[in-house]
Amino acid sequence: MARYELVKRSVALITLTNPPVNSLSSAVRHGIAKTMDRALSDPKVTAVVICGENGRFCGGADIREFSGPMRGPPLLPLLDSIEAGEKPVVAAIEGVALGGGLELALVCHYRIAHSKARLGLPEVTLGLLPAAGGTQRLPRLIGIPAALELITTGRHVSSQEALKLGIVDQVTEQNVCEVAVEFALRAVAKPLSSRRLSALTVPCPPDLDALLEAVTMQIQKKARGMMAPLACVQAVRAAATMPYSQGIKRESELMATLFNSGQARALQYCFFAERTAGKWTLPSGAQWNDTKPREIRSAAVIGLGTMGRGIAVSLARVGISVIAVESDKKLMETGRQMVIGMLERDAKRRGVSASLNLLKFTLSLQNLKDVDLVIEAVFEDMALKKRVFQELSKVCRPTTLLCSNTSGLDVDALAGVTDRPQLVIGMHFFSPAHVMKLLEVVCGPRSSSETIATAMSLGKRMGKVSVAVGNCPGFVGNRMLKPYSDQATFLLEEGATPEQIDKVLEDFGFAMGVFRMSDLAGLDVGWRVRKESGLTGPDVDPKNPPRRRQGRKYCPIPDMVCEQGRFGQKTGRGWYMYDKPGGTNAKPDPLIQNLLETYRSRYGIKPRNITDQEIIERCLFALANEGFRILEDGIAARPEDIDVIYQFGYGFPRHRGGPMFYASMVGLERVLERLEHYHQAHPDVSHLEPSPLLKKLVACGSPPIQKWREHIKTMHSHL
Ligand SMILES: CCCCCCCCCCCCC[C@H](O)CC(=O)SCCNC(=O)CCNC(=O)[C@H](O)C(C)(C)COP(=O)(O)OP(=O)(O)OC[C@H]1O[C@@H](n2cnc3c(N)ncnc32)[C@H](O)[C@@H]1OP(=O)(O)O
Repeated sequence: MARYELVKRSVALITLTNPPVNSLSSAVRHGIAKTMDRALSDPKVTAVVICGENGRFCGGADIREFSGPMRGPPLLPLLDSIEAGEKPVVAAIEGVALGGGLELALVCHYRIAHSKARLGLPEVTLGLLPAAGGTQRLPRLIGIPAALELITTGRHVSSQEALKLGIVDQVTEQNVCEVAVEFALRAVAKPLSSRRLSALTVPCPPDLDALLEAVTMQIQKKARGMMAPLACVQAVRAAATMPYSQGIKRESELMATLFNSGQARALQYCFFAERTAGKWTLPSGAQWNDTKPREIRSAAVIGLGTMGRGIAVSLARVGISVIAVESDKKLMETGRQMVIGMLERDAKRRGVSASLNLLKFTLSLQNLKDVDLVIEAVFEDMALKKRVFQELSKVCRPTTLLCSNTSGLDVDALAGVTDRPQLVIGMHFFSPAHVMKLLEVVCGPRSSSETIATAMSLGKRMGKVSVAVGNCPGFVGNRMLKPYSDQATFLLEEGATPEQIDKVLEDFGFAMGVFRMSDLAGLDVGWRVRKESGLTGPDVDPKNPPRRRQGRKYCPIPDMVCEQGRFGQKTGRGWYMYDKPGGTNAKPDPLIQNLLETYRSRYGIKPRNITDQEIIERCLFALANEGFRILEDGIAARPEDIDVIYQFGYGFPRHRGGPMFYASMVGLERVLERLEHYHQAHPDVSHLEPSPLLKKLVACGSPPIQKWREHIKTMHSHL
């Protein structure tokens, strides 16, 4: 796991060999210990260069090892011994030096980086801190403020920025190992004491307390409820105020607290879940790694509303030429201005030039004859979408892929009106589409594996986290949203307020509670869907709306709010009140309080005190319960897919892992017991009835989440 060569007769070249990222597994640590001993004890060797195989220095500790017993040589003393050695050691950094990889580079006496390399201490994103001396050495090298920023955010820096900060000694465009070997030969006669970072004193800013306080406040605002960033601050404080020997002890203590925390487990689960999500498989056996995606050079976007504009920007900025279609001239001109403005701002932020030459705007579908792929983003209306797909089917060449940005309509029904159902697929973007990272790729029963592979690969190219899901109303994300928001509105009937429910969900870690989120999205959207599905409409008595519809319990409060013209932020009123239409500062509204009180008294509901625990359990267990049904129905292939969708599309706190991981952490038995309890109290709410899969998993002894798949019947798979 570490190869040893003698080069230029006196330089030991140690190559880490653990592809794909040369992580510091126990075998690699063993290899480093052995090869370093050999280099230090061989009198022919005057200097050492450490590099990584396959163009990657090192991606850090092997995260998979964190879930088992620690074996092999511990990293910290191994790294200390490299720094203490009497021969100069040079790190030749290519690709990445991340986490333990950068910590390894920091104990080398010199660091040479390739111009395309990236460096960083991303442990905080895994719920940890850099515990192989990183929190103590980096501040000694680049000062407290810069180190604090890098360690608490986990941000990667380019080699150019690393050079400016003083993390590396040289950046090269040439073969980094060869440059490092020459560098090492020149370093042989030079003293090493000033190159041992642990021996340096930290350049401590005079306003240390104020700086740490400011960073702590920032963290509490941005990373609410997260332990690791705060522990990072404490570790850096130790670097500033203690000698290395004590600082390193503090670093280990803080790491020990984080290491076994639920947050670290959740964040590490998220790391792998995100990577698992791209690995789709179909019942036919076709899968992500044996189906070649088509190359997409040109695309069309139909409809330049909020979604269409964001999609056009996402395509153009990765070099795909885009023809954007609108139905009338005025809308097209507005869309053109908006898209150009968005692309220009995006390019400015990224320091590149805007690819405006890739954009064309038209009023006619006839101009789409030659595009490789079309993304339809018209109004969420099945009849309209069908008309568009029929037209596309006539106009586009027979090989063009036809995609719909529907948020929940039947993709197979759209496929059915075309001449190429195998080339039809859903691409459900989230608003704003050029910002949000999630893409649900909705596979219809007739979507071909090549079509799925192409949509998934296009998503990746646009920088999205793409998850393949099956075709059912609402797909995964929006289907699960219903039981979650239904519970929130039932809780309003029973005595809660929007602000109480939102506070509990936000304290749990959600970016926004369910009511603030609905105000942002627009309450009229759901209202329209409810009207279209016949749940509400002119036949309903507005004074005395029934609380059962279509055979189920129904809460008419959201409709009553909409009937007052309160559509959320855009109208300045919704579940909350805002300073003005479009305002974002939500304040509790006495009129909503009044509406709730009147409603309760009209139906003889005696409001009761609702605890935070009940809010969490009713909303989140109902959410996870629908997730179990989705797994059972084969709409999502794995719990990881659901969790990735909820983190990236619905603001579920990453340090809780996602609804399915959260359920596994609470304990499936407990989730089942609480759902049974709530279902008994509300027998007319089917979403609270525990799903058969949940019951089955509990009956099987609640296996770990990675094993759930073995218990899911695959015969229902829609993927
Ligand atoms: C009482 C108890 C006390 C206990 C105390 C315990 C103390 C333990 C001592 C620890 C010492 C601390 C050491 C250190 O500070 C900790 C760390 O280093 S944590 C790791 C930090 N590193 C990272 O976070 C980097 C993670 N990786 C990436 O960001 C990316 O993978 C990449 C390197 C930028 C490459 O990106 P891509 O090219 O896109 O490739 P992929 O992301 O798809 O990855 C490919 C493949 O590799 C797997 N992988 C990547 N990194 C790691 C890793 N560090 N460990 C294991 N596996 C890794 C990844 O999962 C992919 O595989 P796949 O999932 O597809 O099978």
